[in-house]
Amino acid sequence: MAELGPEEGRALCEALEGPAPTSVRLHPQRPCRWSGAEAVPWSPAGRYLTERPSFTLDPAFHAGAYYVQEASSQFLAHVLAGEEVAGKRILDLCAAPGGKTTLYASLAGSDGLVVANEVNRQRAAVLADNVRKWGLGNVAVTVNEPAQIAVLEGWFDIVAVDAPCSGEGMFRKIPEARDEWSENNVKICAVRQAEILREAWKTLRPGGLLIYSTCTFNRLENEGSLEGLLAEAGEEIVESTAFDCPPAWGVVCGRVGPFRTFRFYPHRTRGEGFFAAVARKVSDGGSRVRVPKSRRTIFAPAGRRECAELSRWVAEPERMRFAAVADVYYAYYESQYEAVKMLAESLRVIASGVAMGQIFKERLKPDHALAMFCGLDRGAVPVAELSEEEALRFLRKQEAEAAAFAEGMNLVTHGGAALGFAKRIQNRVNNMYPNSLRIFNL
Ligand SMILES: C[S@@+](CC[C@H](N)C(=O)[O-])C[C@H]1O[C@@H](n2cnc3c(N)ncnc32)[C@H](O)[C@@H]1O
Repeated sequence: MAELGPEEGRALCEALEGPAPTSVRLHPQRPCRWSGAEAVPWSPAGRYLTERPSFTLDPAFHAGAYYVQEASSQFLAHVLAGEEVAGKRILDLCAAPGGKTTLYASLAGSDGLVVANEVNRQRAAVLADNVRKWGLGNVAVTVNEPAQIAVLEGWFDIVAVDAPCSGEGMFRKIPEARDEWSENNVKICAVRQAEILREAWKTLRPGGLLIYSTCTFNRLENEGSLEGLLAEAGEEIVESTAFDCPPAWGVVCGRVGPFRTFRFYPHRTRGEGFFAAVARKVSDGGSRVRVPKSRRTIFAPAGRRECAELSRWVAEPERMRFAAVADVYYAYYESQYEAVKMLAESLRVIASGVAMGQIFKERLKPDHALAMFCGLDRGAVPVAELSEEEALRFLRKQEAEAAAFAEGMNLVTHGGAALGFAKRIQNRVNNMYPNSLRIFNL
């Protein structure tokens, strides 16, 4: 706070006592009723909402039409605006619950690959749910320590470290963050950040981009962590391509050696506290690409008959490769198939590509992920379009009127947006929405 001076320090404290703005980031391929809402200036898909609705009771939320994401952290969309991101390999090293992962997946496109890593298993499961809902099929979710990921030496074009931090920037949105704050915790976080950054740096290819971010204000965890990396790898770190940051946005721009830094204070910008820094790995020299030798084979290529059945369900089968892992079939975009196979053989991958489902008697029993996949062929099964009330009953896994469904498998939609699958057998409807996602008591 000392850097701000007494007057601005007071303004910051006042802002932290006020209401937090509500914002979302729209899905790149799905319609959303908020597309006309006020834009977040630094995020093309970002929108401010005038009030905070009950997202749980909004079928569009469950259909992945948008991601509820705090506005300042959407600034990474601006950091990447001048960068070639489509088709690139991106590491999101501290990824759960997936706010930034879903942004990177939107930018990487179907020829790109996002490796979304999270050390905490429970948080990784939530990350995998959010990735599945986003439905782009270009993300692999791993549960590894940063040092284990660092075996992928020089493999990524972009490496993002959204580091665990003391959370000072979240004091308004998450009041409990105030109770957890202590000077000692700041120091612990700084040590951890230095370790994570050191491992992250190894995975970046020469010429690749490093993005470091936190949701805290203090120097030690921000500039301090960058200085730590500079002390170890300074000669390999150079400035990234310049981009504008208009003064009207209220972002405090700075530098730490070759790093450009950006600080968001809630009294200056419309969002929570946030810090981001960006720099590049020098393109001549640095690390070479080295990946581990495969220890075991997990992927079994799908047979001809299985491929024929699986192809029926996707809009662009010619761009996809199908493989079985145990008894579940998966679809991958061709361009990243070998990369994901290598990851699955070297790291702890809990989700990747599109889980298609199991095949019984040459018929696919579709997985929920296929309903959420943007590349689903909508002609594969009949569509049961439900009213809002029926859609909420479906999401709660309450009984449904059979008349709304065709006999056999149905894709369940509301307003054209897919929510899941349901199978009608005469007068009975088998709701295939995952139990773990079911909404309760509202
Ligand atoms: C700020 S959060 C990430 C938020 C996420 N990037 C998003 O935008 O939704 C930091 C994450 O780092 C994880 N983490 C904690 N300790 C870690 C460590 N030692 N190495 C890597 N990640 C760690 C936490 O579990 C947490 O999920």
